[in-house]
Amino acid sequence: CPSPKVAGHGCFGVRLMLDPKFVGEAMSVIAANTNVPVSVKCRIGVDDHDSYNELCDFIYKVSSLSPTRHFIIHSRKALLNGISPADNRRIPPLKYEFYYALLRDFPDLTFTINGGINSVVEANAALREGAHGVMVGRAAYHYPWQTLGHVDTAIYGAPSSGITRREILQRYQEYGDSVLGKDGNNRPNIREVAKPLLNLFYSEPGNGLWKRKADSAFMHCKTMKSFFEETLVAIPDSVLDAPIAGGVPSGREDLFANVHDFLPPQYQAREEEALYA
Ligand SMILES: Cc1cc2nc3c(=O)[nH]c(=O)nc-3n(C[C@H](O)[C@H](O)[C@H](O)COP(=O)(O)O)c2cc1C
Repeated sequence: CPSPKVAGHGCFGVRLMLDPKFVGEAMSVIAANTNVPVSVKCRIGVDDHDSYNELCDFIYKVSSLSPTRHFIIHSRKALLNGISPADNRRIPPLKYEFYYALLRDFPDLTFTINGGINSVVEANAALREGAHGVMVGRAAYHYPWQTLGHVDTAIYGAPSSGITRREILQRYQEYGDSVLGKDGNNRPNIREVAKPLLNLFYSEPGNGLWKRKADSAFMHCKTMKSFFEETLVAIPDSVLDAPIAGGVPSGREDLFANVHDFLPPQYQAREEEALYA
């Protein structure tokens, strides 16, 4: 995270990439205190520490010092010069060739690609070039129905489930009501539990009214059931009961075209780095 609130404090967020030894040691402690596999999400560099070799040194040290075997690579560097977090997700250019070079140079590790991948078409394009996995951030959040609705069929080859948003919300209601207030002090609250749903009707009739109703329902609703009773009247039945549209949405099929022609030179761990092995 490049946010000044986080990285600005000097020892959190993306600034940690400048101290791979510390990250390796921290990951070691984290891994020793959990039963699940641990992973690191990082950028490809920070400010002018943006060479492919420096990225490799980071991966090499962290994976040598800790059991971390999985890295999620947001394939642009971060700028710590005070630009907003949103600009930091837009301005530094994406360098997918660094990601694909990591697959070549660290064959024993797992890498998930992230950054600027906006549809299942583009996720499949990344997988075709050899990506181990794909993380989609903003597209999934801003257009969940359009982006995620096609994942099972287009990525995993499952038959279309024909599920509707009404059915999804019924299941979400059960889940939401089972977690509300569980952490104590009324947390998570309705707003926190319902937030991931707010873009579910993006570009559909009733979307604006549903969001306004949601804003006012956050003030007093105590259950997801009452939240939905109060807000879903904004959405026509034809929208609530429509299954995901058949065709896969468009995307840039050629997003990773020729990426393998532009890979940086192979990584050679320097002697100093080799000490970590
Ligand atoms: C509102 C928002 C909050 C985010 N918070 C985090 C976070 O806490 N940790 C993290 O690693 N990335 C965070 N990200 C970054 C995303 O995980 C992702 O790396 C980034 O958006 C690029 O992927 P995309 O182009 O698919 O969105 C956040 C992104 C957004 C838009």
